[in-house]
Amino acid sequence: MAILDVDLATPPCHAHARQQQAHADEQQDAGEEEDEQLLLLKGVRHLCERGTITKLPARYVLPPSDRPSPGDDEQPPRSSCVSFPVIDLARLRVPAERAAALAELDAACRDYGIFQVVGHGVDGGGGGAMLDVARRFFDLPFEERARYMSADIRAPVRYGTSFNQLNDGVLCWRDFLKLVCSDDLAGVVPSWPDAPTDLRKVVSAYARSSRRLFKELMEASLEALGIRSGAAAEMLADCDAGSQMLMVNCFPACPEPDLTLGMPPHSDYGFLTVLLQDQVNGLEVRHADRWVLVDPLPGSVVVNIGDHFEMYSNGRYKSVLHRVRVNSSRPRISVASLHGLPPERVIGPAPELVDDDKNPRMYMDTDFATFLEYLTSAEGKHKSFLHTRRLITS
Ligand SMILES: O=C(O)CCC(=O)C(=O)O
Ligand SMILES: [Fe+2]
Repeated sequence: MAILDVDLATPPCHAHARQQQAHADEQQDAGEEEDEQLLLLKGVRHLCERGTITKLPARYVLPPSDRPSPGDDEQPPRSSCVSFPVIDLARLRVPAERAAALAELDAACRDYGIFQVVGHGVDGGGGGAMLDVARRFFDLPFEERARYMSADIRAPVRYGTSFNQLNDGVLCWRDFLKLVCSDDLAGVVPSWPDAPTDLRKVVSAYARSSRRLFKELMEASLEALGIRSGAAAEMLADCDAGSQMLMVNCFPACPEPDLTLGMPPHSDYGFLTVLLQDQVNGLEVRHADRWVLVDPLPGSVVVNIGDHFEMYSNGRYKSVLHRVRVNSSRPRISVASLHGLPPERVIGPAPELVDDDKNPRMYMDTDFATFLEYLTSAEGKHKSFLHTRRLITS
């Protein structure tokens, strides 16, 4: 049965040969069902571009227990905002203020797993331009975007939809362009979309400034964690050559936003994620056993702890569970830059942070290949990957 409100072609019925017709109808329904599923995999923007949708297609409807609590129609309710810690990079750079700023950073990573950064220079490195070019990319005709569609989660450039398209039972109201940025940016940029014409230039400038921010925050947090200088220097060299993935997300306006999510509850792979978003809020994090809307300060970028940092810090820093809700009137663009160590690097707790008495080792070692393998057979929601790595489950 067609469950979309947009038109799907339906061949005419004939009055005679009822039984044959019933059979044909069944086949047709099955065909329509298949067409519809194929259509949904072309993404939410494509779906919306085909005609006005007034009802959420069933594939996007979450079971009641997973739905966001009803928000006001335009934006999630402001009452659920918490002001997340603000880290001022300028203070980290002033020797007399560094110790106090490091203590604040350490507390933010432990208590929230997410913070806002000001004085970061990312805007100067092209945050506004990045959001603008992202919006223009999603505005391109579908055929242009579809050139980068791939079901292969390993593809370095990939246009896709939902969260983990391979395994999602319920689809998410989100399309994305994934761009893997290796340390040799010049080597990968030619494989990125060539439209809009300024995309490669703008995105590579943004990717570089986000990587600089990642390194500066890593340097500060390694100091805050008390990592020996030799080991810290090795980690920072790995950050220079580290993995970086840009997820350029588009969340179109949604006809029934309280029934679905733009992204399901998940934590990010890697050490730190630098998140840029436009004027439209939607990110919620799990804090003190409830979902809290992130309402960032103008000009700030949001940074969150990923699974690798939780493992490396032996649980001292928490990778934050987060999700994205959508709304009925305003499309939203966000750009998440996920940073980690080189893909071949094995991640495990830092020796300085493990002792047999008070801080027993909480996680086993892991690597990127194990993660990819995990994703092909699991949805990857919640903190499920991290839990497969836990040695102590209490
Ligand atoms: O859009 C957002 O605010 C968050 C995006 C996100 O969590 C991700 O891309 O992993
Ligand atoms: Fe995320």
